Amino acid sequence: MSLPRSVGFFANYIVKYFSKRKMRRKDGMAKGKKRAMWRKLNEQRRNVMTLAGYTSSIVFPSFLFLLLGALMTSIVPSYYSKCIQCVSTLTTSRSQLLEAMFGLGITSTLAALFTGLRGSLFWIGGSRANYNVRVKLHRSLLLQEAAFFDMNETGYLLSRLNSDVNKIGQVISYHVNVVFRQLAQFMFGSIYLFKISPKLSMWTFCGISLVAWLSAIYGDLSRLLAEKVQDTFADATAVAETSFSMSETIRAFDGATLESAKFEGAQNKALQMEELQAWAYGSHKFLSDTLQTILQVALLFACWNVGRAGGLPAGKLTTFMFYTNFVLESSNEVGDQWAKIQQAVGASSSVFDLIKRFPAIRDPKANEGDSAQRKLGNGIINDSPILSFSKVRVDYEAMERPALDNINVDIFSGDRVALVGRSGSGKSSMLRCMMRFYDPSHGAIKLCGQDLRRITRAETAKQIAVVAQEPHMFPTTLAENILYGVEKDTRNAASGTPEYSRKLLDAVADCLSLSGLSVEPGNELGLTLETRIGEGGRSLSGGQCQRAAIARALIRSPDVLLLDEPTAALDSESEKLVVASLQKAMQRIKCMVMVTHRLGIIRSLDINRVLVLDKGKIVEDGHPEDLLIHENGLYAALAREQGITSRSNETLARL
Ligand SMILES: Nc1ncnc2c1ncn2[C@@H]1O[C@H](COP(=O)(O)OP(=O)(O)OP(=O)(O)O)[C@@H](O)[C@H]1O
Repeated sequence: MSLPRSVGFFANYIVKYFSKRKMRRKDGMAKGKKRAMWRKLNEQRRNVMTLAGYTSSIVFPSFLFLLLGALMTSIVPSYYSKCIQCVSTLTTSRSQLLEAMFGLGITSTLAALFTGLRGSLFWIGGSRANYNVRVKLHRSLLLQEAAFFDMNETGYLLSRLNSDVNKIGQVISYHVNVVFRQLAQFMFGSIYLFKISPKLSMWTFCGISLVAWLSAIYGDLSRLLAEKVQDTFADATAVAETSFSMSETIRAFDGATLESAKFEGAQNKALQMEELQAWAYGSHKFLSDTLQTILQVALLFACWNVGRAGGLPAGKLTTFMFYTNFVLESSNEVGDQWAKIQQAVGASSSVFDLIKRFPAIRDPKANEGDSAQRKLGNGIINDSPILSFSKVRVDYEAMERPALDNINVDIFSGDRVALVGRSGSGKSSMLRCMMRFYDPSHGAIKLCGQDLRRITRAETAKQIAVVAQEPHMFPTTLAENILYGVEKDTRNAASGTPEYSRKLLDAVADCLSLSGLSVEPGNELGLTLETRIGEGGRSLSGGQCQRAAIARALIRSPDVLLLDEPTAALDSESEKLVVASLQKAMQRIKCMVMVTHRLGIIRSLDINRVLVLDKGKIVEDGHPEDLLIHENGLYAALAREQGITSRSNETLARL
């Protein structure tokens, strides 16, 4: 955008801002809004104290040195003017001059000492607040339910975690520090002014209120603009994050130009808002500086008048002018920093909201959880189901019809279940509900007789393990990946890396060998437990990654193994290897539930039960060979589409 257009855009924005402000006043909303603003500020103060851990141990010394520093700084001009008077009037004695210079030296040195201490303490306070807020926000985000991540893009959340949190620390270490310092200086300076001449001081404060009014308007405008800037930045970061995470697809479809244009569009919105901020700052600076100059000139004139009338001696008038400048500078700085605090309030409110957000899916309260765990720990009674769905209905916010509707099913020890159905029938939703990524809107899902909502996430993760279609691996060693979430033996204090016992490492090697990934010396792939498998497990092939994921599931000795299309992304050779490792794995677990489109795997894995889903309902439930006989059934139809027929038909065909 050219500069004249940028100015035009700003002028247009200002006209709109003032007309909205006028309307708000007419509607009598301004007062309510102001009250709301103070409430918000107060709430932010509480948030900073509690969530950012800005505690009295750091607040008290910071403000003590701030007050002492401001007091000393406000005494300096009186000694300074005394020195000037001594130097300019030749009648003063040497001792009077030395006394004034000594006073100036002492107050200036103390002011510098307290200012330094204040600066360091506010800086430390700001850094600690950043640290606390960032850690709490990260933890709170990780605890949110799956649906939260459906609605909030990763880039948006990263922007909150980085740039918004930075603003909070900056406010404490700099803006709050400056505002309070200047306020204190303003108060001490005002006392001096009133002491010298109450009448002239009244005139001075009339002028200052005008400057303060201007600053208040600028503060309000800044806050509105800052909220918009933060939102536009969060959107731009979300676009960038998506473009990085989809980089391969973008390259494959030659979408770099398109993605770059999207990012530029999002950045452009942010830039427009920033330019508005810049023009608003410039206009405010011009108006308030001009007003101050007019005020100073008017005061000089008033002082001249008072002096001519013999009201005040020349020395006092000089000191009065020094303090007028001092007070004016402080009030100006308060206005500037107040606007910045308002900006930060806008930016930080969403951060605190996110920290305080209660996840819709969370662990039960301690007493409920305990009882659930006790019962789970008792083990499974033979004829009771391990997993049971009763009248389960699942609704997604973005969907009009339920994804799962009135699901009633019990899964027992020894069951090897395949969930099949056409695309969108609800198979993955059933699996996700078993892991409690989503809660049913009606009905209940029980694990060993306990409602999943009454079992902690830690307990569920011990009982249920999952192997995803494309398992994600962390950029760490193979052993760390397999033992992820399993209790670590110790952590090396210096490097922070986990140190495992021989027993645990042997168990890992055993699970890996069972899943067909040997780490024995001289193995074909040259794998060891210490091999770093790179970001997303990139140094392993799809099949090897899948086998590592099976080992990761097995190390927990779960009761239930959930598989989400475990061979969908594999070639036939890798599929055979994964099927072989799953066969072995299933000997170690009580029951297995697998989502699959490929019906061939049902025979290779000796699946003994198939649940067929259609539009969120279970329409068939039985042994796969029995279902194949019902030629009009959905399962038989799906099997026919894949060239699979019932065993009896195959025998007949051979005869
Ligand atoms: N997070 C979500 N938000 C909104 N709707 C969703 C979400 N996940 C799934 N759905 C919708 O719920 C329905 C069931 O989806 P689900 O993924 O469970 O089906 P599926 O049988 O596993 O499909 P596929 O075989 O294609 O993976 C679909 O209509 C889908 O669009």
